Amino acid sequence: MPTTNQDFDAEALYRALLEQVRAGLANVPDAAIVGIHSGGAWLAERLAADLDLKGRLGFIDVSFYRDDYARKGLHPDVKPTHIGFNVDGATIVLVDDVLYTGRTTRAAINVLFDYGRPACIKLAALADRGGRELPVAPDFVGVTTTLAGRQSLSLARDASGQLSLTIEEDNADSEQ
Ligand SMILES: O=P(O)(O)OC[C@H]1O[C@H](OP(=O)(O)OP(=O)(O)O)[C@H](O)[C@@H]1O
Ligand SMILES: O=c1cc[nH]c(=O)[nH]1
Repeated sequence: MPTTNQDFDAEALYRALLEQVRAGLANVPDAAIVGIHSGGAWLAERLAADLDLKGRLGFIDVSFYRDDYARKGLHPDVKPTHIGFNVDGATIVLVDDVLYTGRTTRAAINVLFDYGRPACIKLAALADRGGRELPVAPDFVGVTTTLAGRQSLSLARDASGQLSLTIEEDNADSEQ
């Protein structure tokens, strides 16, 4: 799948996101970071390290909570959900790489409420590409952009932990 030359500087977006989250959590008691597998988990790991919240870090796989679960079945690569802190009363920054329809966010919030009653959930996304189908909005965002329906944003992480965010073109309809 080819990428365009309009790709983003994911490391710069991460730094912008980090400073927003840092400011948003200033003087907040019981703060915690939870990432949505896979890209959101990579970002959450880095945020927790940079914000000294490694003991308050969790991960969510939304596979069982997706609204298309019954139709599509289970993704073969289900990862563990792990929330090792007390969710009751916590201010949780929920982290995803790309925000699109908002359906993944909805599913992740459902997961969190299975673990307790947070004081507050805030949403952080590296990229918001618009196209919302649910009333969901980020509190912290690296970049807001508009993509065509045939395009998608893809976050990758190399062996050194370096992030890259690329625009991919779905050429399925033109390849005939
Ligand atoms: O707002 P939404 O429309 O729900 O889209 C956002 C989600 O889509 C991607 O995950 P995807 O389901 O493609 O799985 P992946 O993380 O394995 O790429 C992305 O990582 C977000 O979690
Ligand atoms: O472009 C998109 C849309 C949803 N999820 C992604 O990871 N990329």
